[in-house]
Amino acid sequence: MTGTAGATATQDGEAPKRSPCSPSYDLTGKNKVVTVDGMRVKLQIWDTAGQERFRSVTHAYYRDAQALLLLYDITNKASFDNIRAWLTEIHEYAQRDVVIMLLGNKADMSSERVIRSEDGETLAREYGVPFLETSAKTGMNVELAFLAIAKELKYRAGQSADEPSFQIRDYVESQKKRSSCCSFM
Ligand SMILES: Nc1nc2c(ncn2[C@@H]2O[C@H](COP(=O)(O)OP(=O)(O)OP(=O)(O)O)[C@@H](O)[C@H]2O)c(=O)[nH]1
Repeated sequence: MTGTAGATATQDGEAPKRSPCSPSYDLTGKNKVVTVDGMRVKLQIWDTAGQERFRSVTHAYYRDAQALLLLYDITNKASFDNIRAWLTEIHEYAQRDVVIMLLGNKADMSSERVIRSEDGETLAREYGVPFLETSAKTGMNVELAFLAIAKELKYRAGQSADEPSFQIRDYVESQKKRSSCCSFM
């Protein structure tokens, strides 16, 4: 999956928001339940699934997303170069306070890597968003990405003066596995 994936969160048990997507397009929706500090948060996840060229369709569904995962492929420079265009689009069409996360996927394919981890980190820093390298094949950092999003959305929903602040970038930095880590290679 490269491009964008969006998520909206509800506390488990609530009806998820209806997707604004036209049913005539093949946008696959999946639910994922993440337990955050004992509370089950249901994420309704939508992948653009190759429909990026239908700009009006992608606008229609990330407009209402509470979180957007921007994915590139570390073995594909064009996918990395596209990220700036996605960020421009998001600034124009997404919710002002949308949670954005940058993911460099296929971290397991180190021999074919063309985008250095530092390049992803630099881009993420420039836009002030958290960054992780992931592998959908090995699962590296995948759960962490969803957990961090769920934690941020839960924190925002229940924000109160006496609650310690949650910083998604700090959380991700403290929890992430590096692609060079022996346990995943
Ligand atoms: N080795 C490896 N292969 C992956 C990884 N993620 C996806 N793939 C493979 O890459 C190919 C493309 O994956 P997709 O999820 O269809 O990629 P996409 O860019 O979203 O393509 P569309 O859905 O058509 O937009 C598939 O063969 C996946 O199995 C990964 O982390 N590691």
